[in-house]
Amino acid sequence: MTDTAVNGHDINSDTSTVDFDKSAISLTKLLGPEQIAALQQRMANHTAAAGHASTVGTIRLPTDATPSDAVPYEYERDDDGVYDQALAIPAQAQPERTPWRHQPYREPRPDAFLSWDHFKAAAADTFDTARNLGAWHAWRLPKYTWKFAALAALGGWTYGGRARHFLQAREYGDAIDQAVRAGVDAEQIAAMRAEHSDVRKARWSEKRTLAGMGLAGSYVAATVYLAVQYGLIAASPAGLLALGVLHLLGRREWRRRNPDEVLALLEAYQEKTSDRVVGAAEINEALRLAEVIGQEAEVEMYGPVRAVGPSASEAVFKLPGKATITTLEARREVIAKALNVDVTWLDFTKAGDPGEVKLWVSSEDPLAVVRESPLLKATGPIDVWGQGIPIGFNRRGEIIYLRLRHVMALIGGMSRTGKGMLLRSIICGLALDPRINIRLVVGAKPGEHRTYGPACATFFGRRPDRLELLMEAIKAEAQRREDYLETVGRAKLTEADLQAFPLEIVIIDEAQLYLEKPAGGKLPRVVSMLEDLAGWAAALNIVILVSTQDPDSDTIPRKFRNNAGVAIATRTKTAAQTNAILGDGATGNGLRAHDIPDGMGGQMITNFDGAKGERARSCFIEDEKFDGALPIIDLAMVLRTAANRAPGQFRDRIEEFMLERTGESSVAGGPTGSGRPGIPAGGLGILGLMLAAFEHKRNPERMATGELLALLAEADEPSWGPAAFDAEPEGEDDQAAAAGLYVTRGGKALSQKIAAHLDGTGRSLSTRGWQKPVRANGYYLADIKAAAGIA
Ligand SMILES: Nc1ncnc2c1ncn2[C@@H]1O[C@H](COP(=O)(O)OP(=O)(O)OP(=O)(O)O)[C@@H](O)[C@H]1O
Repeated sequence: MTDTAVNGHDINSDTSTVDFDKSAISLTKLLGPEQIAALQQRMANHTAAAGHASTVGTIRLPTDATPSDAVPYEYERDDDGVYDQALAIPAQAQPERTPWRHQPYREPRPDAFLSWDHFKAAAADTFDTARNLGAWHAWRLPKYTWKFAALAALGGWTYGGRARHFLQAREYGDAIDQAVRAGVDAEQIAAMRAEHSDVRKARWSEKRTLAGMGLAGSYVAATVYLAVQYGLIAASPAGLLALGVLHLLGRREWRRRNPDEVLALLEAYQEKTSDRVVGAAEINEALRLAEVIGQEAEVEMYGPVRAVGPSASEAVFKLPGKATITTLEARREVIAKALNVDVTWLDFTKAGDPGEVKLWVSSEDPLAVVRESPLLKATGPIDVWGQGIPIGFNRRGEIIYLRLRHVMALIGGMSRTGKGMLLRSIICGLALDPRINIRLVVGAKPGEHRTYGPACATFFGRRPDRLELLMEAIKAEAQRREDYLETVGRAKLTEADLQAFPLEIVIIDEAQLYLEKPAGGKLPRVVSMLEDLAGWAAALNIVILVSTQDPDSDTIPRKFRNNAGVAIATRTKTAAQTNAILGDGATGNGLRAHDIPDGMGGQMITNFDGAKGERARSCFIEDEKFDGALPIIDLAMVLRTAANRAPGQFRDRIEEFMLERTGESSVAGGPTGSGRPGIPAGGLGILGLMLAAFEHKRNPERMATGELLALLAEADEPSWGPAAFDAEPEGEDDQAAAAGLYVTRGGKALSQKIAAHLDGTGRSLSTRGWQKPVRANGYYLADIKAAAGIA
């Protein structure tokens, strides 16, 4: 069976039902029928062309699930016969192998366009939102009605009063009243009254009065007619329209009478908007102050300054004369001062030739906001190779994607500055791409990472020896991959190779505990191994990510640093620490991680090869109130299980390598999932086969080598048969000689296999002889059990 056939299947296929009994962990044993049904439903959604999970909810394994419930890990039979667990595993637990055809990932399209299920789910969500909104406003309806009616009444009263005032020419009436009170003579007053009467008559017969009254009268008459003839409902649109007009008039009057309140509203609005809008005049002024342009000069604006986001604005312009974007960068501080913002709230990018610049400026710290990881909304696999993992957002609010291909990566910063949160996004993202094998090694506190365990091909903590072994295994794997490249005549593994050679990502967290030279001691061996691999493994789809606290040149191997195409610094203590992570000269280039303000967990500076280093903040996945990574890992497990890419489901040469030497497995965090390696259920290699053979014979005390070999051959196909050792009898007479040869050669191969399996464990197993009932040489059951550590 080839790796291709082993490593899962087409993960984009529309697999709506998954047999959870065939997963690495038998979910039917861990979950109740309802949870299984929900998981099946969720699978159906997820494995359709693009998933939609929100309506189904999240599956959580019961906390009392014990590892003993799990189906034993299954290992593939090795071509050169390294070991095989076929005997130790019930036949029905063998996962069905489906060839995994590579499917390039595509940008997700709106779910609802892709399947009827998603359309229904999206429609249900929209309906829920509309219903809730409706209920909220219905509850407030009396208030709205009252406000509407009050303003309509105010409109009617005010404008009705004004019409009356006009038609009655009340200004004349008022003037006459004043004249009477002032004792003006009667003749004059009589003349005023006559004029008042003329004006009043003239106003009543004015065209606009007649038109207005005619219009209003017919409107009212028509409405009343409708109401009388067809009922109130038929007349209500006309009534509402009239009330609406009165309402608008009322609002106008209210604003006129409450100038202070209107002003306050206006001010509040301006406060929200005015800060963010930097006009062309301010930009020119700032550039003059910074002497980027002459005192009389002006930049040529390409369009108006635009507001982008809640507190930022952006302008594109051409600098006059010799000034270029480099001149702007050099005067960044003065420009920031002139615009009254922090230097980090300002950004220049090239918009064409070096004189054409896009200026972005924010009126508040754009990284002060906490943004949740987009991974929390993931409903299907993500494309780590092509698009990368969304790990954070930059000052413009754009998502930063981390692509871990053909690179080594380094993360460093002080304690409690957000390295763990950043790793959270990275590991969750990696878990969601089934083409990746995650190997997580933790220097301290493996418990913190336990959630990720199920998705990790390897996960262990605090074991320097095992890390060395892992490095050796990775090196062996790298050599195997290099041999392949040599055979096919290529220099690099690519995305198309991922099915045969999954992307191996080794993450070493709290690496200082593994890499630091002890006082007066020697540099740990793992340092040189790391440096060696960093030099040549990246092209072989092997990535090593080191995360370290308080980094300096002692904790970060120099050669590793030089090969790290991805470097991310959270807050550091000193410029030296910043340079130790981001590379020499980083500080000089404005990448000042030691200037990141305290108390802003997750703020970081990213320095990726081929991109401008920039300030950003990692995405947030809740870590204190509850474990926000859990649903992501649940989803990842569903995806991986369906693709036969969950840890334990596929042949893993790296874990095999470590198991051979230690007898312990750290697949998915070891048998307990806690990051503590242990003897895996069914992971006893050749000893497991021997025990099964004894079991087959109802556990005799001992068994002669010849008999044992025959049983192994029976159970484990021809690799243990006489033919494998050139010991088949050629004729009747040759029987005894051939049997002797079989025992000698086969016995030797068996003891070599046992030695290889126990190498490094401190345990051993050898044959013993006995005389009765016949002279023979073989193995004692108790010895095998002791060697397997299960005595
Ligand atoms: N991007 C972020 N947004 C909001 N809060 C964050 C962010 N990143 C980290 N934090 C908060 O900052 C605190 C410290 O983060 P974290 O545990 O990741 O730091 P650390 O560098 O891994 O610490 P240590 O080295 O001691 O393990 C946490 O409480 C976390 O909730």
